Amino acid sequence: MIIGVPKEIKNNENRVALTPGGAQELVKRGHEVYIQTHAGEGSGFPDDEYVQAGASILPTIEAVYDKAEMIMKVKEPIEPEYELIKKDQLVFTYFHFASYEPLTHAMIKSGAVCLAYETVEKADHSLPLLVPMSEVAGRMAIQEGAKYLEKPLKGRGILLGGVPGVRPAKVLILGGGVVGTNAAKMAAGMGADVTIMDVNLPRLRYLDDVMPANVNTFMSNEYNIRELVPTHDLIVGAVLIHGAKAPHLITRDMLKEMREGTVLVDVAVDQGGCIETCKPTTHEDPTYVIDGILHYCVANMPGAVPYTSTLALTNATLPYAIELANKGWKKACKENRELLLGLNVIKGDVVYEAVAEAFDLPFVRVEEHLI
Ligand SMILES: NC(=O)C1=CN([C@@H]2O[C@H](COP(=O)(O)OP(=O)(O)OC[C@H]3O[C@@H](n4cnc5c(N)ncnc54)[C@H](O)[C@@H]3O)[C@@H](O)[C@H]2O)C=CC1
Ligand SMILES: CC(=O)C(=O)O
Ligand SMILES: [Mg+2]
Repeated sequence: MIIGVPKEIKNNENRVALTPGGAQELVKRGHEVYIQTHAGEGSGFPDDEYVQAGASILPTIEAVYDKAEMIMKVKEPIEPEYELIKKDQLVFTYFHFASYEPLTHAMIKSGAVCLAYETVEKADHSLPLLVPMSEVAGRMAIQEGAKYLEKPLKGRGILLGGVPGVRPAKVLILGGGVVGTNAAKMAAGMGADVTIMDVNLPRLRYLDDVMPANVNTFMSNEYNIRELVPTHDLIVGAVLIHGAKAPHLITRDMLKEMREGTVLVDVAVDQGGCIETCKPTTHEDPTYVIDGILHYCVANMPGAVPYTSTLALTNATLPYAIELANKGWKKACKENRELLLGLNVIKGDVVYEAVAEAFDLPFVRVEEHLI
């Protein structure tokens, strides 16, 4: 198969979808790999390392899209990329369709096959291609949150861990999945007073078992969230309903109950955000203030730490990319249900139910495209 890896063009997105080592694994199996020039530089991989691995370098993004049967990317295509995607081309990347209707319509119009990293799903319901970036974003949520709690950055001016004789900050984490667990570990390690909320009671039991003593768990419902928000300094949004738009757990009116300078980090922004006042921001301009409450809603948090993120992401994606390249998307998806669940849009049809529901679009069963 001919595989193309374009350079990411989203604001401050420094990740790349394939390392030289990954390119070598594909080339070894008889595939052709084309990398856009400088695509890997932000992650520490110059063009010549790809050439040594057996890949070829192309000078422009257009050349990569023109040539490739499978495009491997990191972030969802943004507007200038829509027109580059060809009919029948396989696009393997994050899409987060349910949060952005124009992207959904553009991909329907393209006639491409859109296989979304974030909905590839194992039998135990875990999301193997989201996990590594959720680990990064969960850990970063505390790093960023701690920074924006500083007064010069418009936060409350409270040190996460406190000091002897002064109480630590209080951190509330909505959602105890991968992002939530990683955020809790970091916050707890820094000495904060941490509460994790989730609707999944077995998950809360598990977290209660494995977390240190400065982490407590609490059932997530509107009543309980309202009770906690006025006393917390840093609130992390980390909920997910697979493939769907995130529910609004923090509503606009709750902001008035919070103390000025409270910091909200809505990691779930890529699925629309679980804070009603969340709107996507960039690493260049990551925050805004509403009613005295600081919001941080960067949709590609791991893009800021590409040396870690590119390796973590490609460790997870490569085995699936090899299977897609070896078998073609149809056979690979027929034989591997994890990949099948990644299919969101195929040749003009929405085949992922939560995406169809989000925009009231016709839903077509994926099996109809596998015949
Ligand atoms: N902004 C960014 O750069 C990044 C964003 N993300 C996003 O972070 C979000 C969370 O991802 P993961 O932790 O991997 O998902 P996950 O599936 O591991 O965890 C989500 C948790 O939310 C819980 N949940 C669902 N409804 C809830 C409710 N009403 N109240 C409380 N908890 C609820 C679930 O029970 C589950 O434990 C996703 O939207 C993901 O796409 C992930 C990586 C990077
Ligand atoms: C998952 C995601 O949105 C990211 O890694 O940017
Ligand atoms: Mg994102």
